[in-house]
Amino acid sequence: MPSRALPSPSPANQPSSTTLISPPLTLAAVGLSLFFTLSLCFCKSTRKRRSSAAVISSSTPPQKPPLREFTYSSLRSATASFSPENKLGQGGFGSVFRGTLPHPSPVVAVKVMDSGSLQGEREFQNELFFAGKLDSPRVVSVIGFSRDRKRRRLALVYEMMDNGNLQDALLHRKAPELMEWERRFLVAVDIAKGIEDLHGLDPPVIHGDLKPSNVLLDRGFNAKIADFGLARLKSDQVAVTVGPGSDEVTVTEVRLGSNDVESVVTSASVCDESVNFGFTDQSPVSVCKVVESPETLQVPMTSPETLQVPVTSPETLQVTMTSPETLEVPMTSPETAGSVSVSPEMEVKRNGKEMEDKEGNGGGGGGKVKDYVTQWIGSEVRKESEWVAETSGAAMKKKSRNRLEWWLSLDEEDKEKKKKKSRRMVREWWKDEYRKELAKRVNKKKEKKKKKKTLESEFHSDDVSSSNSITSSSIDWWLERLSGGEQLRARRKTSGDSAKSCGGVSSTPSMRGTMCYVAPECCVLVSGRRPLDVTGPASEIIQRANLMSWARKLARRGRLGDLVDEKLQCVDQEQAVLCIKVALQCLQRSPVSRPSMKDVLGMLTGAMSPPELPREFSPSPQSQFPFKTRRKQRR
Ligand SMILES: Nc1ncnc2c1ncn2[C@@H]1O[C@H](COP(=O)(O)OP(=O)(O)OP(=O)(O)O)[C@@H](O)[C@H]1O
Repeated sequence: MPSRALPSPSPANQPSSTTLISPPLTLAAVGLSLFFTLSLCFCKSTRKRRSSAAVISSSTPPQKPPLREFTYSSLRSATASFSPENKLGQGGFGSVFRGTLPHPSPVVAVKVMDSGSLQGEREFQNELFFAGKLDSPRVVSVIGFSRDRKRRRLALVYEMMDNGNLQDALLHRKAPELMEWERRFLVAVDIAKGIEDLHGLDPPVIHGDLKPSNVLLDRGFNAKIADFGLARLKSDQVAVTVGPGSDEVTVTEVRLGSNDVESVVTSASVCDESVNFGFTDQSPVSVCKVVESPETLQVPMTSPETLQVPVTSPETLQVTMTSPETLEVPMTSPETAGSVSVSPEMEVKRNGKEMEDKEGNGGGGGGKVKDYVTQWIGSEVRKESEWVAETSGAAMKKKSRNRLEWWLSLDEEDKEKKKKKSRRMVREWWKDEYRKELAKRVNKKKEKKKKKKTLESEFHSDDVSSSNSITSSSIDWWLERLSGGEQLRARRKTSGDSAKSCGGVSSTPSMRGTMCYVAPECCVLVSGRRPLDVTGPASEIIQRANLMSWARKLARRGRLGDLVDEKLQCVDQEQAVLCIKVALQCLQRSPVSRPSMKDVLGMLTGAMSPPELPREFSPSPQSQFPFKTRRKQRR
């Protein structure tokens, strides 16, 4: 009798074993396995979906809460009618007040732009533009804005930074919290991170006005970068257009050497024509970025003696000035001409800031130049369209007919008198303008020379003898520049402004573009001194007045540690010297030798090896004389 085969553990025997399992069990097993396979597939697919969603969400920028528009009266009541007790500070183009709003952001800082200031308006638009672009924890965020067309008032609402600006905290208030080295070092790192964030954007954002008073400290003394009124997008050639009449801000980037024109629409959907206060149909931002250099705006001015103006009668005198772009500024009489900002060239030159803006952005269409000039001349002059309408066809004919009739109605004596009077007036007016222009040019030249001399002697002076040559007048000049004295005086004259809080006066217009403006922040932080400081014993003033010169001298003597603020507690000498070295790296004369912000951050945080002292600051700089090299070679 054949014995019953035992089920073997080997897989080969499994088929025989399955034959022993009943059909319902088989069905259940198949169902179970199917269920597992399906659920496995489902899990995999959802995981895939989730990861792709993560990729998408990481590639799309995080959504910023939209900017809020406040009514001017709500801001007025939030700041107790902009009361002086609520004043936090005074900037170049407006005052900043503490405000209390209803939920969700109860305490805010409200910056009210000076009314009627074109530059203030431009900064307002720039701030709004960048507010839509920037979303960094190291940038002071803009909560909203207000624009009151009737009162010509613009205001920006920022998050409140309880500990004010770094300059006040370091130099005036001497915040005890910043007397600890660790906190001060963290401020330096915060600033570097903030700038790195800006430079890391695409296209990179250039702040253009970085200084201790534009670094604000929150309740926990975390530093954030503020004031983007002068900020720019970096690219080969950029035109930023805040479209009037549209609610979008368009950035048109034109890459040099290619025909590509990229248009990016940002999320700052806040600007419309009402922001422009009826200056022109071009926003100041767009205009300043695309017009040609001021040199191309030169209006040919002939001397008054040789000036030929066709005169019919003083009432109907028309002076037509022709710029290379055929700019035409209509004037009805010499009296009006006197009151109008006549020559676009003069008006452009009046404000160095505008010139700088334009210089930085060459190229552009000729048509825009006309807009730019019209904008500058502003509401004083009728719009081009009106002018065209008035001067066209029937209107012109009617005008000249009236004029002719009036002229014919005069008797000969009257005619002669009127002619003489008008000639005299025109001649005088032109003489006056000519003299003014000449004087302006001479003054400008003088100032340029003086500035160059002072900069050379003070900034490049490395040995004691040359530093002794810092005269009191040059120090005065520096102080004047640093404190923005000229601007302040001018502002006081016009608006009767009070001085800025804690003695800090906006230094932007005077400091921008000067050598000292490169990157003294790190040295200011470590030393607790202003870039130019004439306090302390007289013997030290000459040595230490110019922080950068002093740092340079100390570096050459190998005594950088002397620069560290004596009042600082628990100083990590190594870290302090590292900060100074990084600052000196940033202050090298050649821009290409200066490190990128990424490198600066790397050096400060230890992610990169610490920097060497730049050659120009080394204790024994190599001689530049060829004969010495030859002598060395012979030896
Ligand atoms: N969000 C804020 N929180 C607290 N204080 C602020 C805030 N914004 C500005 N301030 C204070 O108001 C002052 C003036 O600021 P503002 O940005 O108008 O001028 P500035 O940067 O000093 O000068 P400029 O306009 O010439 O750059 C600042 O120095 C700061 O003390």
